[in-house]
Amino acid sequence: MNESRRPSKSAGSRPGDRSRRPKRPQNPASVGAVDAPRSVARDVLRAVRERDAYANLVLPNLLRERKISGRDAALATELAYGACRAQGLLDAVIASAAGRPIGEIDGPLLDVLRLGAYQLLRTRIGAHAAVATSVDLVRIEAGSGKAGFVNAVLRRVSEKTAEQWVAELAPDASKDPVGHLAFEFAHPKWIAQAFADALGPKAGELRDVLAADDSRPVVHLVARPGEISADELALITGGEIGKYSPYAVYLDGGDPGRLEPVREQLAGVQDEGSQLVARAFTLAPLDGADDGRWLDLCAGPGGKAALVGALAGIEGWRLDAVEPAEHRAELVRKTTRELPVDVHVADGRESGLAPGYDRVLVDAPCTGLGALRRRPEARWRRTASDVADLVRLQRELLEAAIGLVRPGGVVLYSTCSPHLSETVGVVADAVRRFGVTQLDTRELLPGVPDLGDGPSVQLWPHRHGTDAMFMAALRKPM
Ligand SMILES: C[S@@+](CC[C@H](N)C(=O)[O-])C[C@H]1O[C@@H](n2cnc3c(N)ncnc32)[C@H](O)[C@@H]1O
Repeated sequence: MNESRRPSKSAGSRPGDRSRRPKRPQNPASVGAVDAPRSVARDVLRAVRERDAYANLVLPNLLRERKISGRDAALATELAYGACRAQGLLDAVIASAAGRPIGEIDGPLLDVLRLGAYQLLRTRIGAHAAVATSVDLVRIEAGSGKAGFVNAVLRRVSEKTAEQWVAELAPDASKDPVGHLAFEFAHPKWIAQAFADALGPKAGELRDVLAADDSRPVVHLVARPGEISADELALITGGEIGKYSPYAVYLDGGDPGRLEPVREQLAGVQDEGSQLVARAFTLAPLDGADDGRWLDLCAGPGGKAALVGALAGIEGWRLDAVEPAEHRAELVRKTTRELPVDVHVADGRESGLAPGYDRVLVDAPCTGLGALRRRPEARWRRTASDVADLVRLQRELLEAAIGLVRPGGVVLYSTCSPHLSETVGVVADAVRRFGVTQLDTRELLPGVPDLGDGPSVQLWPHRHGTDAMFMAALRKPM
């Protein structure tokens, strides 16, 4: 197909749409300057594909290096993260349009095809701009032949709307409703099934969860207690006060790392669900007095340790924080600088710490299925076979925590995954094996609606606007 032919369809324009700019020169050296946002997005997709990079670590560095800000940075972010999130759906459409399996398409071309298909199917960027800019990216790097292939495939993609592609390629909704929704909202089916299982009788909400999980998340800030209030933080940042955590502020966009309260560690970036976990940990009723011996057994990178440490500091107490990975322990040290937190580099299963803690937090390593909104590429990396090993580790960590807490003390077990094996399965095992009592965890989240039948709590993005955090408070018998 002749690469100079352009699709005529135009789906309107939006900020960042380059379709009305003069035709760019074809000098390779100038591409960064001409279409910087798309080349950044392409480079993020490439880093994710080639070296298993995390998109949310690569992108900010590229934006800084290439001095891209404002609307261009917003466009690069939307394209890079969006194409990562939607990868499964985009690949099915690209394979159909190309008439060959994805595995037979060169990696660098696939990156650009994903970027182009994302613009065509999931943004209001005009088809002409989406295709032309993709073709340019390939022509400059790989020559006209390959650019012609990309042009042909994207033109075919542009011939149907996203809804039409879903109708054509998704599993039949009447025979496989979960598979259909998973395809439509670009989730692997096993993850959609895990959400449906966790919703249980409310599985009818699956469409809403997947839709919420598939959209751009609001940035949540935490106002560090004793340093700044949520009111003050909202005033300084122009954000909105959070609904449920007394420390939460919502931001609509921008780079929170540039905000002064964040740079000065008066505030941090933390999902409101995680804030609620940290708060529930401090609120759980003990049998007997609280002497302020608190432990965070899985602390890295330190988000909850910072909030708990700030609350402990107000009472004059200290927090021990355990993390086995040295580089993550270093992050905990940085995040909790100037707070009464002692960091220990150790495996939580054999920490060597003396038992007798009043409270132990086990914010366990998990599949992270509840935080996929904030980790764009994660849903396509995780596999169902990851679950069993993680569950084993979670059980062992919970067992160690129960060994470290004093009789009458509380262990708060949490995951950023709603997968039943990682949540109620691990808790039921501990109740059976160690005789701990489950407290009604809903009471530790005052003012938060829709918490189900208890005693554990499962938060959801579509209900609470938070990550799908799970938590269960367990008291050790006296
Ligand atoms: C879900 S993250 C914790 C997040 C953290 N609480 C926060 O709010 O920032 C789980 C952490 O557990 C750590 N981890 C993995 N294996 C561990 C083990 N055997 N003992 C203790 N921590 C472990 C991981 O390195 C990771 O930093």
